Amino acid sequence: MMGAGKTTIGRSLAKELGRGFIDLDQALEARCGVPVTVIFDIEGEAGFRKRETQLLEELSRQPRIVLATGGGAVLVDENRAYLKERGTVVYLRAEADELYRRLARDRQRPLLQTADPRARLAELLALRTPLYEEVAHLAFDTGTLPVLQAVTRLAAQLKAYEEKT
Ligand SMILES: Nc1ncnc2c1ncn2[C@@H]1O[C@H](COP(=O)(O)OP(=O)(O)O)[C@@H](O)[C@H]1O
Ligand SMILES: O=C(O)C1=C[C@@H](OP(=O)(O)O)[C@@H](O)[C@H](O)C1
Ligand SMILES: [Mg+2]
Repeated sequence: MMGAGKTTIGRSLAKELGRGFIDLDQALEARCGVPVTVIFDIEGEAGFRKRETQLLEELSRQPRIVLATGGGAVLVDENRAYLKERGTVVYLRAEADELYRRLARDRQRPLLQTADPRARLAELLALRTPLYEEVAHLAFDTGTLPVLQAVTRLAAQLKAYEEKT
């Protein structure tokens, strides 16, 4: 979900694992030359999702990288298939209240620029949780862990998972 720490933990995890890092939203912004907020303003969520799927299809082919998606990438069936078939998918779990604490002052998430962002987060989390669970090979609670500790633990869990499979 938005605020779970995909961008932050993903970047640090890539370093820990000695792999390249790609953040799908940042890659999309670089391609389009404008922030995600502007893509939403001009093309709406539907336009953003089309671009997101095209770029995910391309970037998820890269081997040995850590790829952080946006929280809504799971909404599109095709995206879930790319993720599940091409990589090891980690679902970073956090409660709605914690997500809200992290994002309350954020202005870069267009879906949260509403009168009641806390309710919106809870609603999106409830709708998406089954999709996150469906696509994930591993679930990881980010709850109260500081980022660096989370990364060390997650790297160990990934190693154990990959040795097992
Ligand atoms: N484990 C964590 N504990 C506390 N704050 C975090 C944690 N992970 C991320 N954050 C903070 O939450 C905000 C959103 O993180 P971000 O990595 O952008 O999430 P996402 O990419 O999943 O939307 C940032 O301000 C980040 O510093
Ligand atoms: O949850 C979503 O639908 C979205 C999450 C954002 O990324 P983060 O999950 O990195 O915030 C970004 O892709 C866009 O604002 C839509
Ligand atoms: Mg992000």
